[in-house]
Amino acid sequence: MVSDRGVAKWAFVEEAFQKRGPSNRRSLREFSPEAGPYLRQGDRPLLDFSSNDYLGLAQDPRLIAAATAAMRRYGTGAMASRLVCGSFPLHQQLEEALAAFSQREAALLFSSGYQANATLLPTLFDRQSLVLVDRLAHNSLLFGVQASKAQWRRYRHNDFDHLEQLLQQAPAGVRLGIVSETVFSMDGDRTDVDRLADLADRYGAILYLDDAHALGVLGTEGSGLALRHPRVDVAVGTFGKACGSAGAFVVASRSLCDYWINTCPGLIYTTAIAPPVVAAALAAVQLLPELEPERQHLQAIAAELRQSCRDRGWDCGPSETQIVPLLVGESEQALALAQRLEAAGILAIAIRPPTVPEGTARLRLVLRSDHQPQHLHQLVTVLSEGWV
Ligand SMILES: Cc1ncc(COP(=O)(O)O)c(C=O)c1O
Repeated sequence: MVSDRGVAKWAFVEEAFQKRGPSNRRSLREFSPEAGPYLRQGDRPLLDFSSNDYLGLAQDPRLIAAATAAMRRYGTGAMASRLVCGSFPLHQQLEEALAAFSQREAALLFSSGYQANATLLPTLFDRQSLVLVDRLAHNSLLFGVQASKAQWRRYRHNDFDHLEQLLQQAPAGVRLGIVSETVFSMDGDRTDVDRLADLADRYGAILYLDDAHALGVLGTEGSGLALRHPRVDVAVGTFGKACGSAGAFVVASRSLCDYWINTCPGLIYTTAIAPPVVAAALAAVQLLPELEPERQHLQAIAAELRQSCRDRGWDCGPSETQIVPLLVGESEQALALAQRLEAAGILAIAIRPPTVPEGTARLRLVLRSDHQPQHLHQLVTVLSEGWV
């Protein structure tokens, strides 16, 4: 409907769809978890190569028991912001466990990784800052940097020479930041945290790293690549991936955490995480050190998948972790391949622009510690038949 002012109120919605084109239009589908590495869609079990449940903890009886006990004790909701009356002993206990696990002075919980990045970064940078962000950093990091109103530039992915050039060009007196993921969510490669820390030290930059896809999977006791790194100023972890729960946290100095309790809107103006979710996350963090065999299996099976793909001439990009992209090119091709896999009982979701750069649509194959060689065989066999 067009108003008297000649404005079609909702035209922008249709325009957005048109701009995106049919092959990049998204819709929601429903899945439910099954035993083992399977998800159910309707009445069909699908072999899961798409969730981020790297260690299979989302269905773990120990997490379920912890969540159930917390729900009995504290109820289903935290009822208020942490700063009002929503801070329970359980939240405190998880923060203490996270600080100890990360060998840091302090930790703070957030409702999600997106919320943490989107609201922490604007407390660190302002108009007088210059923030350098890896070209492939997660949308939440970019969102936070943009919300800070800082000047920002993207450095070429993992290109530390380019990053240094940009640091050298920074005007005198600005506050500098370096922002990256440690394991890149869509490519499965890692950054070199030592190199970033060297540059941050040399140029006096704040180093902010998102360890979402490394936590639980890489590093000593599954502590990721940034959380325990003594020269990373601010490290974020999430519970929605290897920790089988939901929510996120930041680790840093005590004084920074105190600063955020007073300044970070994503902590102040939001209801605290629900007790069952906190308890599941706590159980996961307590379990992580003993999951070394699962981590080793995960890396071994990921290496096996990469090898099988590369032997067949398929492009897995720079993957070196449990995330193995299969680069296909155009969205239509990626969708067609995902559909073919699904028809054969395998779930491998196509990831398309704008989530990934144009021309790099892919299947993001995600390994889990309960995948066995026969699952890889099944995947590779169907891919061999379906991909010319
Ligand atoms: C690197 C990275 N950071 C943050 C997030 C967001 O975390 P959450 O799902 O807890 O909002 C994601 C994806 O979910 C991610 O891949």
